[in-house]
Amino acid sequence: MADWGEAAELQEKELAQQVKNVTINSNNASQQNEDPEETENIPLADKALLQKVIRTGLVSTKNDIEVQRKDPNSPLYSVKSFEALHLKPNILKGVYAMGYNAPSKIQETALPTLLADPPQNMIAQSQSGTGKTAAFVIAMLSRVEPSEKFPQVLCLSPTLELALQIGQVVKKIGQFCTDIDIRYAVRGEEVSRGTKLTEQVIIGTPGKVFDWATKLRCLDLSKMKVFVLDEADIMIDTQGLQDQSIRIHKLLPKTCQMMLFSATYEKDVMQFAECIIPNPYIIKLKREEESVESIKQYYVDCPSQESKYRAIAMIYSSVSVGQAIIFCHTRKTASWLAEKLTRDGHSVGLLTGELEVDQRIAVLERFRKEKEKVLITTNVVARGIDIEQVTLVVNYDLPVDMEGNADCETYLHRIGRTGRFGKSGLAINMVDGPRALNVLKQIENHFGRKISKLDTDNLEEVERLTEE
Ligand SMILES: Nc1ncnc2c1ncn2[C@@H]1O[C@H](COP(=O)(O)OP(=O)(O)OP(=O)(O)O)[C@@H](O)[C@H]1O
Repeated sequence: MADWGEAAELQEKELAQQVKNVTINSNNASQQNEDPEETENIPLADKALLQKVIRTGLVSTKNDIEVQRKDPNSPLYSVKSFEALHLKPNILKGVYAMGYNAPSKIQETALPTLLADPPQNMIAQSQSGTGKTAAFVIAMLSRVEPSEKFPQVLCLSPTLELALQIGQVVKKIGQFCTDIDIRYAVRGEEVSRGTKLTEQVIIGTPGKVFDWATKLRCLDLSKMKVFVLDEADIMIDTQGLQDQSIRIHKLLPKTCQMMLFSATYEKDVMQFAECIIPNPYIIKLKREEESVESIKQYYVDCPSQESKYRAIAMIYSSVSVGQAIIFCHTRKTASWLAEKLTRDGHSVGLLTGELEVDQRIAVLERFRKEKEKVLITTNVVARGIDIEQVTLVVNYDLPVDMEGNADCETYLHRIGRTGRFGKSGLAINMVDGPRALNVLKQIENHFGRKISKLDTDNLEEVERLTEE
């Protein structure tokens, strides 16, 4: 093993020579020496939005809800059906129109408390996709007195785009509540001085809401019955939003029911939450851990860039069921690969950090609608976004840290499955030299699972795997 380093270096040099010689490599970025686009920072709010766009349904979890109450003697109700909540008929109709048959785990516990009289304050934390938005939308609509034409419920969201997403849920669940109106307090919405808002539901970003409430004085916060602070973890991550939220909070009446939702559980989120929400019920639903247990993992030996590309093209042709996502280390490699596959007549989507938010949404929406069966991307955008329908993950480049060692956490995020998927997945890793082989070994050791070699020239074998 003493000569391993030397041998590896020699092979690297040989590989470099081979790479120079292959024609397809004109623009291909070999990863290690290039700045990965990981240095770019995609705001959390953008990621949250992408996650919502790509989501196809509820995330189910096997974990149990954890509840903390200020008064441990006060009963905690939980329901197994929407009927048991005694919702107003028009709201129940809206819930059914959404296709919801039964409350999600977080809704089972949150809704009875949110709808109780006298109103209770709540801090609820559960991962994205577990039904938090629907829970507070049902609570907001339930508290509105439709015949009274003034703002009664206020929901703060970190960005315009996220606010619009909430508005869509309010409109859908509230579609039969024809007397309830919504007003967005977000960038681009204007009101003239002297106007008084009459809509009962206000959904906005902290800056605009504060402006409307204090400078323009068109938004009267003094009669608010419900205050929802959504995506609290993103609020505190974004400069200024936390302070603005606290200032708005101070303008609300003491009687206002306060609720705060967050997808993460960090200490700073909790501190913010507890300073905003007095005497709360705190409910937490632990994140379902990702695991490689149900994933079949393989690697393909690709001694040259040409063979690496050939393997990808082969895999592309054999994906007959489901969709695939291909991870590259840099944006440059991802773009190059997408271009080359497209030129060769394959249809692929490309998602990289350089795209504008709208463009990223468009790419993900096309993928969700299965307009393309393959999505090529980098860590930057795809990390932390669960793309449920993906059955095959290809690591065109294995994830490495700054020192070139295996980044096992990222590997797990890319290929790992949580409880919701049920079915098993398939991961194929491209190994293009001794360095990559070493990284693969580190990954094997870390997870204690062997990654078998796959022969992509044996098309039938690949086909069989993707069909299983
Ligand atoms: N009771 C339910 N039954 C079936 N589907 C549901 C139910 N509640 C919510 N959903 C659906 O599940 C998906 C996730 O729900 P929702 O957006 O409320 O989750 P969330 O926890 O608010 O996620 P995020 O943190 O990303 O905002 C949505 O498509 C939603 O329509």
